[in-house]
Amino acid sequence: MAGGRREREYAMALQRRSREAYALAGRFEAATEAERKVVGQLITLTGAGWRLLVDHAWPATMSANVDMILVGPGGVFVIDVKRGWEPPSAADDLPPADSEHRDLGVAKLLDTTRAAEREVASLGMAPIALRPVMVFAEHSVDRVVGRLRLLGAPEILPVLVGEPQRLTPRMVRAVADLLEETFTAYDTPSLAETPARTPSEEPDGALFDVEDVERAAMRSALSAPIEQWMTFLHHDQVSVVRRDWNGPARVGGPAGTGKTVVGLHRAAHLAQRTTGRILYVTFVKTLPRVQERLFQSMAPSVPARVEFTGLHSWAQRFLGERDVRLNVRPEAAETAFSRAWLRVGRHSLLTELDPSDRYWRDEVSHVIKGRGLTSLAEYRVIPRHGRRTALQSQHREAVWRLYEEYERLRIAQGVHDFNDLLMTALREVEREPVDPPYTAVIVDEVQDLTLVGVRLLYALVGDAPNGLLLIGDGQQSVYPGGFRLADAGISVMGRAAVLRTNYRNAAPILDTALRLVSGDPFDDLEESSPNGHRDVELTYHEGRVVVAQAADAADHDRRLVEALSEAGPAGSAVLCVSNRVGHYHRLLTAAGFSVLNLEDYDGNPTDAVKLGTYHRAKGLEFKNVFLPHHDTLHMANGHTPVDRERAELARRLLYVGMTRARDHLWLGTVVRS
Ligand SMILES: Nc1ncnc2c1ncn2[C@@H]1O[C@H](COP(=O)(O)OP(=O)(O)OP(=O)(O)O)[C@@H](O)[C@H]1O
Repeated sequence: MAGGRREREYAMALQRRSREAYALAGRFEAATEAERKVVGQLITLTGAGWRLLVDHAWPATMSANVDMILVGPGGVFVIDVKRGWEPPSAADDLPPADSEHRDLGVAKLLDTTRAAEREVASLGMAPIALRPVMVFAEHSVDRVVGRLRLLGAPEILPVLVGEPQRLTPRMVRAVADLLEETFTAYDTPSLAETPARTPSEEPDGALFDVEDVERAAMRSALSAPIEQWMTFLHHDQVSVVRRDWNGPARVGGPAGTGKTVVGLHRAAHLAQRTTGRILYVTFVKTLPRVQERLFQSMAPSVPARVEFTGLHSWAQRFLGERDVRLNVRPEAAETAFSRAWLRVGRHSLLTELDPSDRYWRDEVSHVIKGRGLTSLAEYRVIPRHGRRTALQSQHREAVWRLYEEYERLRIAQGVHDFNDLLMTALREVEREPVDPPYTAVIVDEVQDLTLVGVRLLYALVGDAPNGLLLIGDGQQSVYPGGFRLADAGISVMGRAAVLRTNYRNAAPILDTALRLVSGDPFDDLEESSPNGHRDVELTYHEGRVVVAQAADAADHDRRLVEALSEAGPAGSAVLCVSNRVGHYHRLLTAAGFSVLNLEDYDGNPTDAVKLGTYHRAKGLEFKNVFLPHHDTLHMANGHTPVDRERAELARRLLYVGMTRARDHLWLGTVVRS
């Protein structure tokens, strides 16, 4: 692939300055020719916006310092140059403490990288933006081993130039200034702004291949954009990403406060420091695709050891590998429940509390099966967090009969539900641990998992240091039947962090959303919060909430189409309840929009309007969010505890929908005269 004109000019400009750089490299007298060419290449970059720090003592091999630190558009590179060393073979794993490689100075290189990381963390820079690099001056090599990048002399410049651009020139200056202040034992060789006349001393052959550099510049230009959060974080976020935890930990915080961002950085951080597998798991089926795509743009050079998956898909795959076959058929299981309700529920005393089978289906699914209860005795005494109805003993007995009938019918039909899937996976992990084991499990949107789901993930890593990280927000919980982490035997004492700066929503949007739930208590895995008030700091950006009051349903839909046309489909999502998705699909298609179901969305920019349910939109965000008939969800509290619980759940769902909007939230309603 040839480069574009700009990339060719860039490579040529570097080439023009390379002889001058080579001459400047000569001041490090003791360097061999090969080393001098390496440092010559790096000095060349200083003519193109990079900054270089070189250890005063370099190239003395006994120096306590790492040879160089380079700062440029691609990030910070801590570099050790090796002379007379063969690069370790591909079969070698090069763990930092490996005595065989101790002489290579791996530990020194990693220590210096960590020291630099500590410094730049004060600017909010994330560890992913710093890379330790070992350059083998007389060889050709390009390998990633753990956190290290091993490069040969011919590879160094193309690799550095080919990195996606993370830092603007201003950021390069700020980061380099800070590092120069800290690393005082370093020189800062740099080409002058204007080229000097051609130096007399010339290298024997070119320092680098111009076409390679041109191709690399093209690669950099074509790489997915590195958004600011992929490099710079809030101090609270960096500290969570870098922290060493000696057991399970948890990160909470209201919507849009960068919890997922922290999770992704944490995954990259751990992937670079360990050799084991890392599981990044969430309840929502579609989210892993979006998260994986973000992760790949953010951390393109991190080894592919982070597995993004939905919890149920993971369990299904895991059981498949163990030859445990389940017949998971949610619809058939639903039918079994409906039949059970007709037989033992419909005329029971449960209907005094709530006549609809839905409430009791949730009780069976989330409280009894979701918590893995196996006896009425257990069910009689457990606190039902988040459920507002107080059940007397006779009610619990009636629910238990319903559960048993459901199980009988389900088993007779030979089908399983999702709870069976997770419970079977848990038993299987307990019977024989996963091999090879996971080093870390990061759980996003943990508030939507059942207790059995959390126990399953906990069973994968137990209390291992930096093993389990639970990320979530109880206020966004859209399923009933909460639990406490203690119920899973998990303690996060002293290992919990809360994020408070909202980066996503414009102020009017967040205000509207928070007002909706501010009176509602919610459960947050460790305790109940007495009301929905949260401390949230806003990052200022413009935005608006539009409430469209229509005369009737037809008028409502016409306004929706108008508003969507005005906002443009590309950044827009329409969210609704599940039985309205078909209607809006037809409406939008008839209005000439192309429509992408959220089931098929992977986070890539698209010209289509995204359409899906509130549940499917969890964890996602869009520039414009349209919530047609939003108030059909928002039910009044009613008189019974069941009504109140239902209304709270509905408000939380609407809160989730509203907080998906960055700049523009459209709320459709029909005003009856
Ligand atoms: N340090 C940061 N700088 C700039 N933008 C940030 C930063 N942290 C997060 N963001 C942005 O804020 C938005 C919300 O982040 P994220 O999705 O991680 O929040 P969340 O807390 O997981 O949200 P939710 O709970 O609502 O799903 C994203 O657009 C993200 O890119």
